[in-house]
Amino acid sequence: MQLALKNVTKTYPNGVKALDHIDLTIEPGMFGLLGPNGAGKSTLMRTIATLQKPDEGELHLGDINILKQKMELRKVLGYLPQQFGVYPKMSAEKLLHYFADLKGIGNKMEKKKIVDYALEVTNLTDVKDKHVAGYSGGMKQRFGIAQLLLNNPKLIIVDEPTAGLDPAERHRFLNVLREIGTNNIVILSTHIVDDVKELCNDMAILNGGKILSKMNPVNAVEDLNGKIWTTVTNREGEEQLSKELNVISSSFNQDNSLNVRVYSEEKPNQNFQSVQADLNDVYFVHLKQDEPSLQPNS
Ligand SMILES: Nc1ncnc2c1ncn2[C@@H]1O[C@H](COP(=O)(O)OP(=O)(O)OP(=O)(O)O)[C@@H](O)[C@H]1O
Repeated sequence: MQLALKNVTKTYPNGVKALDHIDLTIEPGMFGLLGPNGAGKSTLMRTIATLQKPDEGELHLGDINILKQKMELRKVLGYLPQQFGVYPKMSAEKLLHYFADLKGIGNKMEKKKIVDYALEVTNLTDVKDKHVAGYSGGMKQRFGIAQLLLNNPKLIIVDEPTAGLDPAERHRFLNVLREIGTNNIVILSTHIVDDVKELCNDMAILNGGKILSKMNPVNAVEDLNGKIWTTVTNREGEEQLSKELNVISSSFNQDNSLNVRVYSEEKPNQNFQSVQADLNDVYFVHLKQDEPSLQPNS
């Protein structure tokens, strides 16, 4: 099964073009949709999840025409939105049984089986008797996944799920996604490059409503190797370098000096050293190339 988007476009009434002729094909496995704030990620996720309509375009999941067969899509969809509800003071296990009832999941045995499975995959079995309202942020996010697994979904969409999680919780959450990402299409929308690096075998970068690039993260990093250079300088030095070279990122050292990373086919000058490229470089190079000032004829 494949998710195929063709020419998907959306302009909000205030004139913001949130999706600009998106063409995208997504195969089973973990897919990372990476983009800065305001890139259009949530708009795209909500559109795929049938929660809003595009102005133009077509979306298909296998032979389901998403715009024309909303209910068919919803039967096979698991969607974890950016923000979701307040939970009652009910244990995770009871709440999952309650959701399973709402979803019309068959007999008692079947219900218990699927609830136990959802708790186990999301690593919540040990805390299944605790109130979800009292869960930490990371546990609530994992509960969100447990809840969507009750449907046995084929397409799973998680919108910025790790924002606000501490490193240990983030790690646990990503492991849960890894577990469920093997047989299904899982789309992880995020602005955190490392989430994609750790998990996804395919990804796209979205900016200003446009897909800048679709790529395999490992290959994309390999393509940049030999083209990323670094030097240490100060603020003024960095400003000067930005005028002359393609500075893609900089970070402060403890002594307040700056590590600057530059994208260049050749060594810019003697002060630079070649460094191993990483996915952050790939991301910043694409965003940088999308800046209006770097476009030809502008
Ligand atoms: N209902 C709306 N009405 C008007 N403009 C909107 C609406 N929803 C989103 N936008 C605008 O559309 C653009 C894309 O927003 P969207 O939330 O899809 O981006 P995002 O990549 O998910 O960003 P974030 O990471 O900040 O959530 C932004 O400029 C946003 O301000």
